[in-house]
Amino acid sequence: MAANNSGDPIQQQEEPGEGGGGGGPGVKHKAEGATSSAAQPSGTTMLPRSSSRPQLDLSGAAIHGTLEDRNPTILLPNQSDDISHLALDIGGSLIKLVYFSRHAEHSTEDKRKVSTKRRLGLFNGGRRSYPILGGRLHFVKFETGKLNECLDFISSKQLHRGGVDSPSWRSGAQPDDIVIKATGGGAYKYADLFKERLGVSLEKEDEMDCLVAGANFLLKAIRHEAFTHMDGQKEYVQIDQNDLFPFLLVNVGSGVSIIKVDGHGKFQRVSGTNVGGGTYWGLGRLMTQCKSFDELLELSQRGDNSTIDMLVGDIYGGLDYSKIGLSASTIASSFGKTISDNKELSDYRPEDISLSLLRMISYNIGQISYLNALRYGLKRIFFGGFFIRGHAYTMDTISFAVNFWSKGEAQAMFLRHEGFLGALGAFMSYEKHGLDDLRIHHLVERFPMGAPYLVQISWMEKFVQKGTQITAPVPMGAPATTGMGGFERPTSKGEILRSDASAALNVGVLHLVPTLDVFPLLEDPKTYEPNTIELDQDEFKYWFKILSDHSPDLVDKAVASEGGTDDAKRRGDAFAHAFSAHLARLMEEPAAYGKFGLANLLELREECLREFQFVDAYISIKQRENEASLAVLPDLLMELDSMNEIDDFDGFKKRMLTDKKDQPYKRALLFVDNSGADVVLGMLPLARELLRHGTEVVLVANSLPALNDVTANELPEIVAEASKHCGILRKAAEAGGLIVDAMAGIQDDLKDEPASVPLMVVENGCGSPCIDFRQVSSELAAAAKDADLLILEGMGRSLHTNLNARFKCDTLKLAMVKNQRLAEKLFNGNIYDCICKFEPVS
Ligand SMILES: Nc1ncnc2c1ncn2[C@@H]1O[C@H](COP(=O)(O)OP(=O)(O)O)[C@@H](O)[C@H]1O
Ligand SMILES: CC(C)(COP(=O)(O)O)[C@@H](O)C(=O)NCCC(=O)O
Ligand SMILES: [Mn+2]
Repeated sequence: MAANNSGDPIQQQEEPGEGGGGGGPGVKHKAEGATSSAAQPSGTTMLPRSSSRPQLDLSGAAIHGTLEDRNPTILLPNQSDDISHLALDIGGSLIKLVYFSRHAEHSTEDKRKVSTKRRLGLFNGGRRSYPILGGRLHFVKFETGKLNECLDFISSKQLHRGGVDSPSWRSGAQPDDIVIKATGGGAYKYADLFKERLGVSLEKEDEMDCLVAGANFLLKAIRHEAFTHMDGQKEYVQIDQNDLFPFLLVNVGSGVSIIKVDGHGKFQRVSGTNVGGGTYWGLGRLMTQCKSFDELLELSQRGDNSTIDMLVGDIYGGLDYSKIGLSASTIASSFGKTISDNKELSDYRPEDISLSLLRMISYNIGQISYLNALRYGLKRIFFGGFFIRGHAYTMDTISFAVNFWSKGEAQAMFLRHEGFLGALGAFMSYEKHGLDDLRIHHLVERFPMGAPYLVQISWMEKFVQKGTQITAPVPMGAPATTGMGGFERPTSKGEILRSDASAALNVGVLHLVPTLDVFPLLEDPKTYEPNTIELDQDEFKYWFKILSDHSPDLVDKAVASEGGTDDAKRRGDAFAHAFSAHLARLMEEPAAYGKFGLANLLELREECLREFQFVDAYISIKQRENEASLAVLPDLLMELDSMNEIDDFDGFKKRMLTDKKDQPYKRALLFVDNSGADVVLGMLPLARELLRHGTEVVLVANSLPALNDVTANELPEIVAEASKHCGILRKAAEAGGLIVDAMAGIQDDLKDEPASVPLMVVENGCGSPCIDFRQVSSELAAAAKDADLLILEGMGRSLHTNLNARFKCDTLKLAMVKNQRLAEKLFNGNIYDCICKFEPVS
């Protein structure tokens, strides 16, 4: 009875089958009567609290657990789910905003969940048990010169009052006492303006403190935050937390701060330079008449600096100065050539000026950074600040300088949230939001598009426009520059500078999902990699085509799932734009969003659907297939019962039926896949066999819909229906608390049968066709503790991801390979071959 995938809507060769990546569901908390009062009732434990607003409602707060616990759970029973925090970094050039929003959904704890949680020892009486709030961290920036736009944005989203849904907003509270954390010089300079325009006070946080806190947080909590960039190649670096300090942090904003970081809150600003981002942008603007920073940067990409810079060869008559290791093409003196020419500024190409400037400043920063690293014996230098702007050539130039001067001893690294260090640090300084308790597995990064426009009525129209802009990026050739020997030319080729609108795509929204856990049965979480095949450019091209080709069909389904209304059609269009913009972005640079595998790509598609409010595109297809399959289930069960044994899975069969026939598995986790025949005629009969052998069965299903995958919410009803045809399933489902209400009214003709082992359902924490075992629901993590058999079924969970994953217990991986290329690549096989991998632990 191998995995039956016939219910999958994606059956042809040129289709993705299942895929996706670990992802988190919305955090589900009960919305409890929120009050805006923050009074501490006597007798409750006092918590440190910020005087700043928006605040968490701490009334009734209590430490949950023993006082000896290092990180005791904090219950905030009266906290509304909608709270937001906002923090600002108002720099010389840009204002950076970081704000937090709660997930909108308020889920109820259904009977299935309550009974499963009780069984798994997770039940807590319906009270929130997480020390941190689930929600999202958003990153936005504005030009400091356009402060008004920033104030309008804050005001339109009511961020200073804790979001439009916050209690203070609803109760019409005056914002007089609202305090927002802010860092950067503008926290001082613009304090009055904020008071005047928004009625809020800015609570100043030290800029260096914030930069360090932000960098430390990112390096601790985000999986692919840091990367190297050499010769056009970006490589993500996984930082070992035990081997992070000391490092040099170089923040290249308007000016440059150079900080030696020794630990959390332990640092010293060792140097700085006034030649920084403001210098490049300021001088560049004066000399080229550019209207924006991006325009200036884009010019540099077509520049040739040898018309402006004086090279060693210019001085030495075309010769190298080899005695001191300088080749003829090394820049001897930036802008030096302009002294001897009898030319005016207008005689030089703006492109060449921009490139000369960029190289001059980047090399200078690289060199000063290196000298400071040398001074303190530091090997790692992290560069932040918006001067970097994710620009390959800038990073290559800085890396080259560090590498050249240190003779390879020191390494330049860059941060994906480069310009947001200070703002994040200011955000961290709210005393109790629990952010510092976050671990890597609590954070899921998503790349929504259109989110900034959600507040606007016409956001969709704007989005469609923007989407088109983003998909038509400005191509860039490699600059023909000079500088062999001393400074060899950095080689970022084919680089594209995206408009600022799409630059926002480089940093996603961070979803904080405190219910996520590492799957406890992973053999080695440190080396675990969910993706089976790396998505290099070639592989990406293939999947790009498949996903693009499938997109119209998916849009049709999604629109139909929402009744085909005009609104659904508009959202369908917007989804198609957004998704193709993401694909186009990834096509240029597969590593644009961090290390990205097929699982992430497929999950991105699901996320994109959700972004445009398509809750479950396959809902009616799933229902139809479930019904059709349930109708033939009795015949199948009869046929199976007339057979001697389940058909052969070789090793598995041997384990089940021969070697340890008398020692059944204690608990099996069955990771189910598609609705319809797959789950009804495949996995349920398999579950039934296991139950018959005395094995507890936990069906593990998606938390959120993805393609036609069955969800944990849908399963109890399917199981209840199937149970009508089968006593084993019924007894087990009753024992597992799965059918209480659903079965009411059906006469009990099985009273005399022996008590059954339970059949349960848990959600996996994902909304994707794949699974990343580093981030699963706490419910699944709890169920895993007593499990001694895992069954991963379907392409997404056992092929695209986890084919090579090793677990601490016996594992069976089942899938039909519904893709010719994959079948050839992985097994030298053919489309529709089935795989059955049994991996017993020795
Ligand atoms: N859209 C932009 N507008 C202005 N400057 C930008 C932009 N994008 C990148 N930059 C560069 O980033 C620098 C500002 O970096 P940032 O880290 O925000 O510093 P600051 O805190 O001083 O504003 C600018 O001086 C400029 O070199
Ligand atoms: C004064 C600053 C800390 C302000 O930060 P910024 O707005 O540039 O991010 C920074 O510009 C700086 O460190 N300038 C360099 C001054 C020096 O050490 O020479
Ligand atoms: Mn700054």
